Amino acid sequence: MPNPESPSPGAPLSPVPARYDYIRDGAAIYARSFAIIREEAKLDHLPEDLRAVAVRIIHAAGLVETAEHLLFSPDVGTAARNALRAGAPILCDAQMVAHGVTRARLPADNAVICTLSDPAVPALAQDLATTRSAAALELWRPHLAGSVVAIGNAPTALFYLLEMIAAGAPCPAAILGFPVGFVGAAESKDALATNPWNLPYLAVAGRRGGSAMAAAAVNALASDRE
Ligand SMILES: C/C1=C2N=C(/C=C3N=C(/C(C)=C4\N[C@@](C)([C@@H]5N=C1[C@](C)(CCC(=O)O)[C@H]5CC(=O)O)[C@@](C)(CC(=O)O)[C@@H]4CCC(=O)O)[C@@](C)(CC(=O)O)[C@@H]\3CCC(=O)O)C(C)(C)[C@@H]/2CCC(=O)O
Repeated sequence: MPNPESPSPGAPLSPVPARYDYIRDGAAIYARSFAIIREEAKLDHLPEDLRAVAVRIIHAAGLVETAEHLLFSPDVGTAARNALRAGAPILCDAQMVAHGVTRARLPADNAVICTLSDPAVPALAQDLATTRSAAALELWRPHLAGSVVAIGNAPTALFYLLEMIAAGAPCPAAILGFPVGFVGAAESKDALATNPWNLPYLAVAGRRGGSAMAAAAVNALASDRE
């Protein structure tokens, strides 16, 4: 029996305002967001040159507590900024990371490279008995020396990068490690943070991560303007 007080199907439950009250100016939204993050996030334990990077990573995920879970080598800010200014390519594990990099922020019109969709990758993955994300790194070899690596999705890509370096591949200038999820993400970032080659790194510990965080880290390191 229909409730006589219920609105008829399709009728709005409450009147819809003609105009909602929200900020419409993009720059004002960013400024307000960053002000809220600086008010709420604990940043004091971070080196001065990573605080703006942390703010942008937090902004990408909406998680202020991320600041407390950042893993980093003290030299990563300088290493990544210097490499980017010198024109280093940015090597991304996923197209989502590559697409998130704001080209206008890049100091040297840096190449942004993601090899995941290369037609050679599925066969490589089969030969190497691994994921496409990991196998795609085989195509990074000519670009690896002095690059900035941004991993935002695949734990297997971060593990494979460390295995390539252990086997003698050239070292990147800095590794931004933000693989996400429940299988291998925490472990791959622990491996990065304890790498025996003193590779400069920035990562977020545990299951947290994602392409947006990785792209945000690149964007922050590429340009100091908010
Ligand atoms: C196991 C995988 C995981 N993927 C996750 C999260 C997301 N992945 C998205 C998309 C669209 C893609 N993921 C692939 C990279 C794909 N994902 C995997 C793999 C099976 C293995 C990676 C690994 O474990 O290291 C991987 C395929 C592979 O063989 O490498 C993707 C290539 C799959 C595809 O579309 O073919 C694709 C990447 C596309 C790109 O280039 O950008 C999601 C958007 C899925 C969704 O929600 O629909 C999401 C994005 C997360 C992000 O921020 O990047 C996990 C959670 C990382 C998961 C691994 C761990 C787990 O706990 O399951």
